Amino acid sequence: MIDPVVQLEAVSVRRGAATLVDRIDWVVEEDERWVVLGPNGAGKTTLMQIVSAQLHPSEGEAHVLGERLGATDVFELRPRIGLASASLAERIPRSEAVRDVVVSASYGVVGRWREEYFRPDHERAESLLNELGVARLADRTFGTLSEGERKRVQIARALMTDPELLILDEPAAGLDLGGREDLVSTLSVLALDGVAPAIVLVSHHVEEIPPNFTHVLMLRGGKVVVAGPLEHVMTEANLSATFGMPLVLEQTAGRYAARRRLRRRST
Ligand SMILES: Nc1ncnc2c1ncn2[C@@H]1O[C@H](COP(=O)(O)OP(=O)(O)OP(=O)(O)O)[C@@H](O)[C@H]1O
Repeated sequence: MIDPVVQLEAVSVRRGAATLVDRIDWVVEEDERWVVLGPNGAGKTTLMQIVSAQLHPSEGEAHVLGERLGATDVFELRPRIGLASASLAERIPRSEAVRDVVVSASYGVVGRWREEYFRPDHERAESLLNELGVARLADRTFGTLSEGERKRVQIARALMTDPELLILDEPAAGLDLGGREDLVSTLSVLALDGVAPAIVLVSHHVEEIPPNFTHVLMLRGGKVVVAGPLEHVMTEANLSATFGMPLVLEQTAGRYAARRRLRRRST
């Protein structure tokens, strides 16, 4: 039997008196594409730090790609995980050429550290930039790109090592409507790709859920509100409980939209 990609059992993260992540159970299988939804401060980024092997749980057991955190060499595990997040993006030097931002992932570094990379690495970087629709930017510096272009380059970088798990922490943050829609359709195509890794996408907005994603984990106050297949658990009641207000949820052509439920005025 194949190990799940992620298997968390009663995982908690505590900092002093604060509980950031509270007894989370979660299983992600190889062919699944998950969205992690929740309001600000719900614990989404903390949870992603665990599943990207950047952070050990304070309590509970976390297995990622069959390895138990705390009992494995994270430096061997991390290259098997593709991560795109705001904190990683901040560490990319603005003067770095786009092709090097992508290619340096295969060496597990941010920022160029060799004069020469190998040709197959460059070929892979170019083909990923092409797949993400930004091949024309390969010779530009990262600092000159728009926010949407940077997001695409980061996803190409996250895919560079051919990871077994791809984690995208708020990839649509800061994008305009066109940029968001472009990204949603790119991720929707990636979700259907039979050789793509398991994907976990963090978001605050149901509008950002790409068609063809399969599962959702809803978080609030560090706890799981609900987790399961989108078609079963993506309900008004679950979403309202997650965001702490009555919401109306609509679904059209594989896309979701949500807004506050207005109270009827009594006459
Ligand atoms: N070192 C710390 N000590 C105490 N609380 C912390 C610490 N680090 C983070 N927190 C708190 O933990 C909670 C979860 O943070 P986290 O960044 O995981 O949430 P998030 O769901 O990603 O939020 P956002 O959507 O705003 O990015 C927040 O309330 C945050 O203030």
